[in-house]
Amino acid sequence: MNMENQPRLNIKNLVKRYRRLVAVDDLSLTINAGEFVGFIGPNGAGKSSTMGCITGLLAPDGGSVEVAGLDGAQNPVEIRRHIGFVPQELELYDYLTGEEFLRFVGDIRGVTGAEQDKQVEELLELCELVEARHRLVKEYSGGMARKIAICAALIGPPELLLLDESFVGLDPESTLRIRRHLQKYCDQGGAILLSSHILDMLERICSRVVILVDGKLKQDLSRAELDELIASGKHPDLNAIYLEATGKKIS
Ligand SMILES: Nc1ncnc2c1ncn2[C@@H]1O[C@H](COP(=O)(O)OP(=O)(O)OP(=O)(O)O)[C@@H](O)[C@H]1O
Repeated sequence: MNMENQPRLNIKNLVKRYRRLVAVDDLSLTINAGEFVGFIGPNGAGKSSTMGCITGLLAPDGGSVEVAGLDGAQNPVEIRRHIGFVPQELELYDYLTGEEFLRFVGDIRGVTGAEQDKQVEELLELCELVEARHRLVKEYSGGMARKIAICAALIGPPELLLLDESFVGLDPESTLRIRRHLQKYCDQGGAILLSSHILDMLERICSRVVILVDGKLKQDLSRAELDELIASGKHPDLNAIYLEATGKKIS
């Protein structure tokens, strides 16, 4: 089958355990090109563990992960070239400048020469890091570090973007600019799994919302289903849908 027709992400019956704790419990999820999926759930629901298993940074205890048709167990190194990942806890190359870091990731993804120059320029502008390009990443503020990590994830661009709480600490203007860029990336055939607790933002930007509770898929709502639920008046917004799905209450 042509790789273009493959789902960007295909997880089947994924299980991740930490000793006796089951963090991801028989999770199956498919994401196709063009989808911008909000991944929500309470603290400890298993979102980061799922992303860790997709990237291969964590070893699954069961099930399978495919990215753009590549099986994670059979292609543990190759699969990472197809994923842009911004983890919750950033791990950057502190001894590189912002620009060197982007070029390093470009080289790994096979984006070289004039194309690399063009992408690096565009991404530095997107994140307003042009002036800081020659500063060491370790000297960046928290928000700047997150923005350079987002730039690095976008180089290629890869077939799948995994963003784990990637808007935390970003100023409102950067948030808006990066949001628009991500929507364009999806419109042009990219696919995103974005974990976030900023539900009003997800309600606005996502084409689908997946709710995870105790490692299990609790709800999987398309944009149309989400709009219909909200329009019905039973649930005023995604917050209300989330509270019902997770059984949480705000007194
Ligand atoms: N390295 C680890 N060792 C032991 N338990 C872990 C480890 N990492 C995560 N866990 C546990 O696995 C469960 C899922 O954690 P995970 O970080 O995947 O949740 P999350 O949905 O990303 O949470 P949050 O919204 O707080 O980021 C939690 O109970 C957590 O304590």
